[in-house]
Amino acid sequence: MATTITSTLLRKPSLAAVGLSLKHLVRASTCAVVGTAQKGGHRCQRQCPGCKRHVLQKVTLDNQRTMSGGAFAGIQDRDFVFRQLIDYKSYTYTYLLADPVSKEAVLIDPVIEMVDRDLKLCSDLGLKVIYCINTHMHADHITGSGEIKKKVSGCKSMISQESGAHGDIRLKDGDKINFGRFELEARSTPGHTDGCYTYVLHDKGLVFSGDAVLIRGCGRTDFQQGDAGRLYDSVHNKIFSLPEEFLLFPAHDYTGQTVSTVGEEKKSNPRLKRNRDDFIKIMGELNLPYPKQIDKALPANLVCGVYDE
Ligand SMILES: N[C@@H](CCC(=O)N[C@@H](CSS)C(=O)NCC(=O)O)C(=O)O
Repeated sequence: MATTITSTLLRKPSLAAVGLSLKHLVRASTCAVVGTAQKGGHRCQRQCPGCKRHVLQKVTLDNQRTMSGGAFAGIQDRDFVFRQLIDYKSYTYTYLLADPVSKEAVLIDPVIEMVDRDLKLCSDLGLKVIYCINTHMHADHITGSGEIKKKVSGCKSMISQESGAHGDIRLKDGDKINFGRFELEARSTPGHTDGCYTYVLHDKGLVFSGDAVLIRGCGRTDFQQGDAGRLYDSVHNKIFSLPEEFLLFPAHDYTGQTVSTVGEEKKSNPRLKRNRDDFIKIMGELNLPYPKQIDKALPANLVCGVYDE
């Protein structure tokens, strides 16, 4: 049975404590992300339910490049804190999500070499990391979860039970992870590995897809119990079934992109928009080299990144 995981620090402040709504900002930026580029710009097709202003706003091609081509960094207001952080060695994205009222924060997919950067940012923002949440047992870098646990008292690591890896909390499909006033839903999305999970912040329309869906790509399926048919089913049943305007944040990008949407990937992902048989064929012909750090990453990530060689 799915459980709801709540920190002992959790407080439930009044909803009146919110300032500028993130929904408003997300929908406004989604408009620019998914709008159809036309020479000289175009008029937005989407309407922000909060302000309605951007309906008639002209989005230039340059603006659009900025929105979809690498400019996403985060959102920070009185309601919600969100940062996208990158590790340039493995091109891994780490996500910081926090409730600025309760100060509770979570890090999704921290990288061991970047732990000091991540914790300094949390300290600067007055946030306390209560959970390090892994989308799966990564093969290309060592998780920062173990190091963060050593440095932040009370912080717990999370990974799916299907991953077979150690974690203070081993998640099951449908589990809910609470931080402050927010809740992430854990969705099992196997295929790249058995234990891959996608996390959904329904309230804000944010999807953290790990390696299941990458921007215009997807996780490889040639090792770690990879199974292309299973990945196709996971993505179509558990991610592409989400609202099309939900922003999609992957665990990696190798092309300089930072964010997509569910609708954009359904329409334009060159692998996943195909039928299941074509997808399996494409995945069988990728012939990618093995990740450079795989031999040290896998044994370390089995034990939360605190492996003594
Ligand atoms: N060159 C990188 C590894 C690149 C790679 O294989 N990425 C994985 C996700 S990390 S296991 C993947 O699934 N890629 C899919 C693709 O289409 O690129 C390194 O040496 O670390």
